[in-house]
Amino acid sequence: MGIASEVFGDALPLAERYAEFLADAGVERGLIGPREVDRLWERHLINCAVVEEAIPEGAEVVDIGSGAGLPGIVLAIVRPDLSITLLEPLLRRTTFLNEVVEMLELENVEVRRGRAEEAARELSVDIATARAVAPLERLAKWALPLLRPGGELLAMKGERAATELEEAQPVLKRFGVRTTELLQVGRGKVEPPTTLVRVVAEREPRRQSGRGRLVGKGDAKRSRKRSS
Ligand SMILES: C[S@@+](CC[C@H](N)C(=O)[O-])C[C@H]1O[C@@H](n2cnc3c(N)ncnc32)[C@H](O)[C@@H]1O
Repeated sequence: MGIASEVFGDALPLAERYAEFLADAGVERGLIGPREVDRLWERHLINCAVVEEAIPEGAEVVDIGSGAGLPGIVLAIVRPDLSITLLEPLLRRTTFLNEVVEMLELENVEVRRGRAEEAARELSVDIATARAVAPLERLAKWALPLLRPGGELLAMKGERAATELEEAQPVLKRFGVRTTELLQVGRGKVEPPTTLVRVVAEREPRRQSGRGRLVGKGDAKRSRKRSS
């Protein structure tokens, strides 16, 4: 438990209660496999907590496809300065998430039931996180519209990170993305370190012609005017 107390610090008791709830209700309700219980800390809690290394102070974060709260709940525990929205379409899972938020009295978390591809009108955040939700190509399509200009998608990916980044190039190009990076967080805390694909949303969406053109707010107003 040495690394866990190093990673969670004063928040370790909260992380322990969350781990117990995952091992108990999480397994019972099929949100986490029974075989995961023995490796909850290393493979889930610590692996997710170290993502905080890549998140700036006070950021607004959406965790896409949060499931049982990974990495969103863990980030909320380890970084009370963050405001975190857990975005999850399945009622069974949002119910679980709401119970966790209440049990741990997390004041920096909002649970929202919905699909990422339908959330762009309601959400505009600094950071989008996701673990085990969709290939980067699809994830980028969902996440980029949820980000403020200059915001970042931090996708937790394993060995296929570089391949997924390569495969996502056409989509990233369509969104005018110029900055991407593979980074490792949690060195010396978790083995192997957690691999993140970082995708930065452009400050000014570049206008594109033809199919898939990005429409800025001004464009939407103009086209509404034209049709009235
Ligand atoms: C394999 S689980 C991973 C859950 C959690 N992130 C983790 O690592 O344990 C994938 C999650 O993505 C959610 N999901 C699927 N499609 C989604 C979408 N379009 N928008 C947001 N979440 C979605 C699912 O309901 C599910 O909870």
